[in-house]
Amino acid sequence: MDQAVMSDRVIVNGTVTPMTLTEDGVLRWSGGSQRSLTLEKEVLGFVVEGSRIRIRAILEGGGGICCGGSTGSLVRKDLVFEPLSEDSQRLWCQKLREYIDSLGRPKRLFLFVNPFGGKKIASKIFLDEVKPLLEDADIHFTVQETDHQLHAKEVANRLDLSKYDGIVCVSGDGILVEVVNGLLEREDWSAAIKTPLGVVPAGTGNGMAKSLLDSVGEPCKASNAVLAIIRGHKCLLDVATILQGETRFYSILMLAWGIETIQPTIARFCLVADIDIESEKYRWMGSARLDFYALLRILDLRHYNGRVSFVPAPGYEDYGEPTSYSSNSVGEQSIGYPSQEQKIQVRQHGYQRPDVDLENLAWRTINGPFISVWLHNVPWGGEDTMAAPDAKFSDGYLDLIIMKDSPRFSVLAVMTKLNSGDHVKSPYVMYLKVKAFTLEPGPRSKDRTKEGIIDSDGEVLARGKGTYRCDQKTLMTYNKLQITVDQGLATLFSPV
Ligand SMILES: Nc1ncnc2c1ncn2[C@@H]1O[C@H](COP(=O)(O)OP(=O)(O)OP(=O)(O)O)[C@@H](O)[C@H]1O
Repeated sequence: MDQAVMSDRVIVNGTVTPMTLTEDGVLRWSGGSQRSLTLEKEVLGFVVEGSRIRIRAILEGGGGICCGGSTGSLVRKDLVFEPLSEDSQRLWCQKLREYIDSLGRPKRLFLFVNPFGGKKIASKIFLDEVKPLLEDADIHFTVQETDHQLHAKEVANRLDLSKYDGIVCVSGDGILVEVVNGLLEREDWSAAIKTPLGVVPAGTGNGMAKSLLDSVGEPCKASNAVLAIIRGHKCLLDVATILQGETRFYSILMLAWGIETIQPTIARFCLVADIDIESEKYRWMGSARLDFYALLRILDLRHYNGRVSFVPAPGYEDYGEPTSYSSNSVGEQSIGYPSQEQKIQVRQHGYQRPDVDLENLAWRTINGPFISVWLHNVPWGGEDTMAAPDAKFSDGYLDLIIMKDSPRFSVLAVMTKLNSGDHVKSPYVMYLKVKAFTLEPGPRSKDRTKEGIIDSDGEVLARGKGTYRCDQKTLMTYNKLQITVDQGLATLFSPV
């Protein structure tokens, strides 16, 4: 057993018992049977109550000493013990504090809460599940409710980051993406983007929270996410720069073009507006409407002309045909040059894009028609959609999932496997990793007057002709886009 840092007799539940804190951070005592708490994993914090010390812990599963409310698969528990003298109490407090402080946990957090995300319960989640745990962990926090679109981006862009050890989004993925974009548009972006970012699932699309928690086999629940943030472990996250002309969007989750609607979860990421509106006439069916419409859409599958080019990761060089990088593709004079309106957004400051010599890379290309083209940075696109089972947070690559022409039943079969990630095993699905990527979206192959929609991180990035709300302004146009990846540019609070 590790050496004792502190050992003394204390009173637990009215019984005098030996208690020991060992240098590996395990607190042991006996009270009938031997009990223990691992400070790093299970202890949120502690408080002095008169002659007693109350240790606030959170454990997996049930049972225990004296329970607070259950938080999903995690259960709040307190251990209350009474040292036999004031000196002993002071020493216990000192040793516990020293150990907890050595863990590098955040002490001050800035929180965004989006009251309008998802089922509009983020404020309740904050009050019921986030606030109590942060208070137990003695973390000081400042809360900002978002009151309009891009509010989180604006705040992240000017926040005094020296006051915080991290930024936490109690929201869906949308607010987290806004924060990343806000940080990268700062003058001090290279320091700002190192700020650890946390996400507590409270939106419709909780792909990042699901990806983080699922990677360690934990459920995508608010309490698990908060605990990961409190523990303060971090991991790096690749950031993709989507570039068209001089317009940029920094993506941390995914880009989707093509198939719109097969599952409501997919619909959310691709063309939610489209399916909602186009399925309106089936409203009498209730919630089955979206699935029914999705089925109809499989029977009348849309194919899009176009072309994708990419720099494959090592081991994926067999996909596509060799091509060279065309430099006029996404810059001045390009087919993707932004409108006058978009030029206003051109920035001279902030992060630009990854420093890669694209022309000297080995590009390959695949021509359409396509049913769908997805690019994913993390495995889960939403809580039910494991779009890219092999995606890694910071491998420096994006996972490319392409579906070209395939029998309708195969498309249906592929889509029903999205929950497990088994769709990538279908012979009709190409699944590879890429370092850089260009998309040249075209019209539908059967109706050239109609184009598609390009979506990134849950927001519509570009709407083509003939799509729902095609007159609405989007950040980019339905033209060529270039995507490059910066390995491990951002930092996330992670469960391990
Ligand atoms: N007060 C507000 N009113 C309207 N929109 C808002 C408000 N605050 C934030 N938003 C916008 O809500 C969007 C979605 O936010 P969030 O990340 O919480 O959820 P999501 O899962 O991505 O999407 P969904 O809205 O489908 O739940 C963001 O793009 C953000 O700009």
